[in-house]
Amino acid sequence: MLADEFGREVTGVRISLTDRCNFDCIYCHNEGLGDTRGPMDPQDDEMETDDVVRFLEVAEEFDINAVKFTGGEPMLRQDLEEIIERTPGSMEVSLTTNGTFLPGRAEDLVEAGLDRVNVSQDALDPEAFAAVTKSGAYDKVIEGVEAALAAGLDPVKLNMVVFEHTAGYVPKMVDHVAENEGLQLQLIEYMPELTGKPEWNVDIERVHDWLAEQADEIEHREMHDRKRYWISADGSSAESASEPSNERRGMVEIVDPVENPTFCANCHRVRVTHQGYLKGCLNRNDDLRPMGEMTKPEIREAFREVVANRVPYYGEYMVRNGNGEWELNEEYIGV
Ligand SMILES: Nc1nc2c(ncn2[C@@H]2O[C@H](COP(=O)(O)OP(=O)(O)OP(=O)(O)O)[C@@H](O)[C@H]2O)c(=O)[nH]1
Ligand SMILES: C[S@@+](CC[C@H](N)C(=O)[O-])C[C@H]1O[C@@H](n2cnc3c(N)ncnc32)[C@H](O)[C@@H]1O
Ligand code: SF4
Ligand code: SF4
Repeated sequence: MLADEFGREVTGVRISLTDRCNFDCIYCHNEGLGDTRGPMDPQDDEMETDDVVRFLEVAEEFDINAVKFTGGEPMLRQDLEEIIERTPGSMEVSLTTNGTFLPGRAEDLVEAGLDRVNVSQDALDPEAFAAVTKSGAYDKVIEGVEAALAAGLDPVKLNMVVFEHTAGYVPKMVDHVAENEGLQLQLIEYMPELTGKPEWNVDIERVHDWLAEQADEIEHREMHDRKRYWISADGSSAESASEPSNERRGMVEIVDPVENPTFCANCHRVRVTHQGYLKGCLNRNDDLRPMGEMTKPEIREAFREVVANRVPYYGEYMVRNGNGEWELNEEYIGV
């Protein structure tokens, strides 16, 4: 297993399969290079099926035990089932999707080897959902979540970005997952630097505080040191829950990477963009290794180099200047 000089072992890979999408979410960063969102038709800059598989076979040699497929909308790739089928069996396979294409395909994905799915669902009513996703199809997403549960995927995590447009819906979403078997909620801190709209920001600490009041148990997940709050469906809080109850409980996890050195210190994944560029950090594009026509030995070498150059983004790569603003730490410029 490879580790960087900060002692962070790399155990997972996160692969963007396309930057195309059928939605147009107002906050979207698209996980690619910049914000160029392509049309729906297949694009020739995307990795071929064989490229993805070749990379995964090399990753397996380095004991990578988990792969996350994302995008853009990864289910626009018609070869997703084949990619999953050809993913080394030692890896946990998960998918992050807007859910619209799960009806009719969820079972095939499970059969191919999909272990887990996260579905983006920012609200519980069609109007609020449309305000965020613009071209989004609310009914299809709800059907998609149901199709995932019916196909045996458990848990199905609902992803909700917490920002001005959605913050008011958090309590309703928390009740929703507490009441419904198989669902979990992932509240994602809004990343304003990716949209240029800092005015939409919501202080994620207030959400932590509110959840801590509701929760009857709080855990820390190893990945990114994320906090997980367990909340009873009956709404009982830590103070009122004097005895363990048999009520259903929902799990709410907070993903709060922004300006969070603890999150980066527990980051164990490298990334691959849809064009097949290997990189060590979501927020850095100065360490890109285009894998394009690389042979396996070349990919091995690129993998080693990217891991060796990994730097926790918040806290090391980015530092506060005298005015309290984040800027590049000169020590790391050019790594
Ligand atoms: N900055 C940063 N953001 C991340 C990282 N990993 C995930 N995120 C963000 O977290 C959000 C949720 O990611 P998902 O793809 O649903 O999955 P995940 O939470 O990473 O993984 P699981 O919980 O294991 O399914 C997305 O908005 C990602 O951009 C990371 O390493 N760094
Ligand atoms: C880019 S999408 C790709 C996968 C798929 N299309 C989906 O929406 O789930 C992955 C995740 O990034 C989140 N995301 C996009 N832009 C964001 C932003 N500005 N701040 C925080 N999270 C964001 C989305 O909500 C989604 O959960
Ligand atoms: S569905 Fe995902 S990729 Fe598409 S616009 Fe929304 S967040 Fe971005
Ligand atoms: S910002 Fe970079 S280093 Fe920090 S958690 Fe995300 S990918 Fe890892």
